[in-house]
Amino acid sequence: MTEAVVLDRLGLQLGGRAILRDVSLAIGRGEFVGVLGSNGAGKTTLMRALLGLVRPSAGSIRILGRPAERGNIAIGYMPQIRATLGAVRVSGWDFVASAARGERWGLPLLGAEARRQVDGVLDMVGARDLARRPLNELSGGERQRLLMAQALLGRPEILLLDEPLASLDINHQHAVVSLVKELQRDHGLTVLFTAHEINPLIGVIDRVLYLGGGDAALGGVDEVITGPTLSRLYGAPIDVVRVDGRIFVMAGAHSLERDCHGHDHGHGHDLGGGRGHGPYVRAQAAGPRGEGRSHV
Ligand SMILES: Nc1ncnc2c1ncn2[C@@H]1O[C@H](COP(=O)(O)OP(=O)(O)OP(=O)(O)O)[C@@H](O)[C@H]1O
Repeated sequence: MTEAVVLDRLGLQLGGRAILRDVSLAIGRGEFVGVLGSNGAGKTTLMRALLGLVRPSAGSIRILGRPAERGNIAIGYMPQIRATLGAVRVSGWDFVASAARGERWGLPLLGAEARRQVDGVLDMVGARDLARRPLNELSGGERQRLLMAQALLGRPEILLLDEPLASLDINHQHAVVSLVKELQRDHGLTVLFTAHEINPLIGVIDRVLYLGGGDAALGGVDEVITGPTLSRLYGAPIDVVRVDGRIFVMAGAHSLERDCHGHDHGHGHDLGGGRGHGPYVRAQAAGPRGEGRSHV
């Protein structure tokens, strides 16, 4: 079996509102997929559904050939970083180790084998030295490494990383992307990596999964990040501009991905990409089993 994740006519709803409708796609084992889409498009909801935390309202999700279910040890999850993490005074080691016992930030007493596992994942992300320092003294990028180490405990086959680049400067972004690429290559991990901008991921990801308007498009960057595909997903005219190898997704004069960046700042341009209150045009009708809708 070569597929890590298979969605078959998947529908997801939250509070009675459709987040995804009739999405069918397959992600191969060992693939590195960048997951993009405007604020509220459903990136986090999809990850939570893969974890078995949001049940499909229609269709199905298979993870490594089995239905998605809670507590799947084949998946490592790194949720969006929380501002409160900066106030946590425990050492990086204790923070990572706390997940080994399913605790939040307790001070677990671990056996020798569990301690070896914690050291092992810290080595995987090159953070053994960092881990001696208290979490509240670390930079955002350094904390991301430790969160990544936590997600790797138990040696998952699939890594779900929710906005690991949020609030990082360009150098730290580059370091995080390189680290994930190394982990994917060296350990054969399947990676789903959400981001608000494609540029840090160009040349690193195998394919991009773009969510919008309840629909999804999966394919190579040049296939998916195009005016016609994104206009369909956003339900509004979108231009894609390429400058010096960088890609800018524009709605009129605004760069969508840039302006959407901080959902904490509340100035994103919401073109109805899943939030349900922007006027948007539904994608054209699907084939009988939804083929051709979620792939481009
Ligand atoms: N419990 C809930 N009930 C109803 N709607 C919800 C609930 N939780 C989230 N939503 C809505 O579901 C939509 C999808 O949210 P989600 O967090 O998956 O989007 P996202 O693509 O990850 O966005 P962002 O880029 O802002 O993190 C949003 O419109 C959000 O407001």
